[in-house]
Amino acid sequence: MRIAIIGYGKMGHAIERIALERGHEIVSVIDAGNTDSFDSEEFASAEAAIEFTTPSTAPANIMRAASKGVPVVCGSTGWAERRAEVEKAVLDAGGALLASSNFSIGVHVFNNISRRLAHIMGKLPQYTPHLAETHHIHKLDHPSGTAITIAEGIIDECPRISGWEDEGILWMNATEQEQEKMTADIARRAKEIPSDKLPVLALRKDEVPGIHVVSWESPVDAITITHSAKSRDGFALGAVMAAEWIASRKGIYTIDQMMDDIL
Ligand SMILES: NC(=O)C1=CN([C@@H]2O[C@H](COP(=O)(O)OP(=O)(O)OC[C@H]3O[C@@H](n4cnc5c(N)ncnc54)[C@H](OP(=O)(O)O)[C@@H]3O)[C@@H](O)[C@H]2O)C=CC1
Ligand SMILES: O=C(O)C1=N[C@H](C(=O)O)C[C@H](O)C1
Repeated sequence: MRIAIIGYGKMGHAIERIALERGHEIVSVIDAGNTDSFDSEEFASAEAAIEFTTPSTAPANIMRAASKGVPVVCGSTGWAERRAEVEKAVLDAGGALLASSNFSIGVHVFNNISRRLAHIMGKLPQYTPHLAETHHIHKLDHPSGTAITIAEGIIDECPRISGWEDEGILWMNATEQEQEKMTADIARRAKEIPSDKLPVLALRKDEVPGIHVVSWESPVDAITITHSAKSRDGFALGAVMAAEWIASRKGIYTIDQMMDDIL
């Protein structure tokens, strides 16, 4: 299959390697310095484009690719507020889009377990939920797109949780003194979060690929589930599989539709 890569950073490189391993051809690679390549014949020849760039650049990239008739898989996070506008533009162009905050099969499984757990907890008010995500220090957005998706699943399934709130960000490579101040700010903020809201904490450390922890705590115990990515390969493999899946389709799709179809 002919694939175009939009965003040649950490994910773009992992996607290129895995796409080649699966026998695909990379016909175009677009990075910040060569966005005029959207107008090339090579880009238009792609059967799907895989977009992993930044929160601020993803919407225009998706719309530009769709206007060239290329179906898009987008993994960029942090642009949820522009989703309706982007989806309308893709549909108007007769294109296809599958955007997801996380393409890993393991996270899909984790999110299903988290939803089931939240459903049970709807009947057990003594349990209080908490969500924490840890990522590398280069990440631009917080909380992670995956954390927001997991939070939305918990809110859907547990009627006594009406929303999520940002508990703050803890930079674990900061000095001990700075960390003490951040921890105190987070503890103060945590006290202000009402009991019908899910607190979501972001931690930033070294080169961590991505860890998500959901916990439900009662006065007598705690139930904790964790997804920990060992590398970016799980995200990249899922994105390439999504490109294979969307190439022959038109319209807007979710990761759940794709996973339900292939698993
Ligand atoms: N859905 C999922 O499964 C996953 C999602 N992500 C998300 O993917 C995104 C990218 O992550 P990652 O690869 O780690 O980030 P990187 O910073 O490593 O890579 C982003 C790349 O995009 C390039 N870029 C910036 N602007 C444009 C533009 N207008 N057009 C084309 N390319 C551009 C950057 O170029 P330059 O450096 O020159 O500016 C850089 O090479 C993030 O939003 C992250 O949250 C990450 C992992 C998994
Ligand atoms: O920026 C990252 O690295 C990641 N971003 C995604 C997110 O925001 O959820 C997915 C993954 O956790 C890695």
